[in-house]
This record gives sequence, structure tokens and C-alpha cells, in this order.
Amino acid sequence: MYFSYLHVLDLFSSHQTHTLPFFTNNRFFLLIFCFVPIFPQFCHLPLPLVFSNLGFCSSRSLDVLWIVKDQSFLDLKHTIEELRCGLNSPPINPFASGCTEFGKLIRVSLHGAQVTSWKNEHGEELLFTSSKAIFKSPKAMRGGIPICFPQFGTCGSLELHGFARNRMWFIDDNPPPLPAYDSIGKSFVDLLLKSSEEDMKCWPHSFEFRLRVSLTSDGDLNLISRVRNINGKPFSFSFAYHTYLLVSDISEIRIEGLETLDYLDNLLQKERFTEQGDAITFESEVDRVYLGSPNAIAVLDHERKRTFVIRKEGLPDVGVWNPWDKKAKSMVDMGDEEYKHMLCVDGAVIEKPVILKPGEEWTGRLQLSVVASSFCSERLGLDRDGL
Ligand SMILES: O=P(O)(O)OC[C@H]1O[C@@H](O)[C@H](O)[C@@H](O)[C@@H]1O
Repeated sequence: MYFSYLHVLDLFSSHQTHTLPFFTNNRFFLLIFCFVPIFPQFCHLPLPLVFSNLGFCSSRSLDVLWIVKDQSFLDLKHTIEELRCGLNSPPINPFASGCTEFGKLIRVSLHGAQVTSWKNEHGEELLFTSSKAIFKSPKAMRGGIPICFPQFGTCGSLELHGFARNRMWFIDDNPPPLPAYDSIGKSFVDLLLKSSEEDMKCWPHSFEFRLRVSLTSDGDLNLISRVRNINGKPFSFSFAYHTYLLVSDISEIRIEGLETLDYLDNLLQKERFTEQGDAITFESEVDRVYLGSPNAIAVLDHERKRTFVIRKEGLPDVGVWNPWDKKAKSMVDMGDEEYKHMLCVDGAVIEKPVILKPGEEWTGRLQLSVVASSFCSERLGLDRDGL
């Protein structure tokens, strides 16, 4: 069944008595929209729409979730009215069109549990998405944050970066509790992937993968992955948050925090080298895995005068990738010049895969923040241990 804004709006209005107390009592909420123009191919999937905080469930189709911060009920109502006014016009992206201005938000696709947008308070996008990105199952679209699991790159016999990014995930209505500091004062959604019969054929291990995506009051994007072995036997996996940062000009970018580390160079058959420079800069294709990195690194965008701070836990390695001009030209889902505006910096576990015994669980946390580049490294707390 194809699903339009109208259904979403009806859903809000017909449950107004339920939604009102929630929106008036909470500054943060999770706003869930089905968005046909972005992922029409997924709309036939019957998935439960769950507003667990609101105390009601409805079985509807949906594929894209929006996590929005600091919206009062009045703002939301206003937005809904604006969308209502546009109902007779062809479907458009309400966020891209500027007819709504939510400020800080995250967009997540159930396909791959891929974060596809992260915006700051000015509505500026912080993650790269290629203009040629293909939003078509079963492949992950080029951009955002694909989840690489249970394999990073070509480190095993599975498809490149594993199958998790190419599967439909589900909203996890009742996840096992996380520590209080992972939940308080945040807007979040919990997603779940379980091993399917098809996946068992190529990777014969039963697992539950839970991902919490949350937006903090400061606008930080937090990702918490929990992988549980529900098998009778141990298994191992590699993993990465394949994070496409949107940058002004790759030639002006430097990464701090990886200097002096050893790295595996994927362009030279994974040969091991030691980084020599003061910081990582870019003037040609880079495809590396830095090993045993500190838990905080910074990506400085000189031209935009802003710095991405990446904090992580349980993720010792960092993938760094930019395809540069030649490879970009060979990719069907990447514009020829777009490599200039992206840089993948992935919190990851690659060199020493995680080994989980039956019943064990692994957790990998990533926090992305953006600060003005006038902050110096000391103030960023790059030497701080973890999140
Ligand atoms: O095209 P994909 O499958 O998304 O992969 C993109 C790149 O992802 C990087 O992480 C890998 O190190 C590269 O080797 C790879 O080319």
C-alpha cells in the first residue's frame, strides 16, 4: 500500500487526545513520517508504527524516521498545517523545500538503519549524500552513515561491508535498558536487526543487533550499537559506522588524533605503515584503517571554520576513505566532482574482530559533534577517555 502525507496527518489528528499530553509535557519528541518521495520502493512493507511514549500503536507502512529536537506541540501543529496546505501539490521533500524549519534533526532510514541526514540548529546538513545516490533496495545509498556488519570492507567472504546496511530493520519497541546516561533528555529511536534465514546461509550465526540513534540537546548525534550472540556457538565480526562527513573542500581538511598511529593501506593490499605527519591531510585517494586510535579525534574543516569531533567507545580502529577523482568517476552513484565534499571517517572494529561467546553482548558507541574551529584541540578534550 502506498502511503502519503495525508495518512501521516490523519494519524496525528485522529490521535490528538493521545498526543497532546506528550507534546505539552516533553520538550523532546520523536516525529515519525512516512516519506514516499525518498524511498518509494520500501513503502509496500507492512511495519508497525510505534509511538511507545504515547501509548498507542498503529500498523502502518513507513520507512523513514525523523528525530527532532526542541519542538513544542504548537510548532509541530504549525508544521502539520503547512504540510496540509501542500497536499494538493506533487509530493516534495518538506524539509528540503524549506516549508518547515526544524533546526536540529536526524533522519534515519529503516533500510540499513542508515542515518541519512543530520542537521544543525540552522538547518544546515552535516552529512554528505551524493546527488547521484540510489535510493533503491537492496543497496545502501551513497552517503549518511551506513552500518558495516558483520564484515568491514573485504575482510571476509561476505559482500563488501557486510549485509546489515542492505537489510530492512525494525523499530524496537521494547529494547533492553541502556545505562541512564544514554537515555535521559534525548530524542531517540531504537532499531533492531535479527539474523534471517537468508543471512544464515552465508553467515550461520544467530544474532540480535540493536541500534539506538539519538539527538542530544546540544544537537550531537549519538549511535549505540549492541550486538548479542543468541547462538549456541561463539562468532566473530568486524564493524564500522561508515560516516560520510560533508566537508567544504577535501584539500582543506585535516584530521587530528591519528598522527603517529599504524595503519593498514587498502590501496596496497592492506600493508602496514606508520603515519608520519603532524595531522592527516588529503591530496589523492585514501583508503586506510588506522589502528588502536584514541577515543576522540577531530576533523577540521578550515574553509567552513568548523570541526567535527568524533568520540567513540568500543571502536579501536578508524577507517578513512576518500575515492578522489578517478575512482569517483568510476562510481555510478557518485558525481565526478563530489569527492571534494566528502570524507569518510569511520569508528570501527576491524583489525581484531569482536569475538562473542553465546549470550554475550558487544557495545560500540559513537558521538558526533560539531564545534567552531576556534576551539583548540585541548578544549575539545581529544585526550579524554571515551564518551
Ligand atoms: O562502495 P562501498 O561498498 O560503499 O564502499 C566504499 C568504500 O568504503 C570504504 O570504507 C572502503 O575502505 C573502500 O575500499 C570502499 O571503496
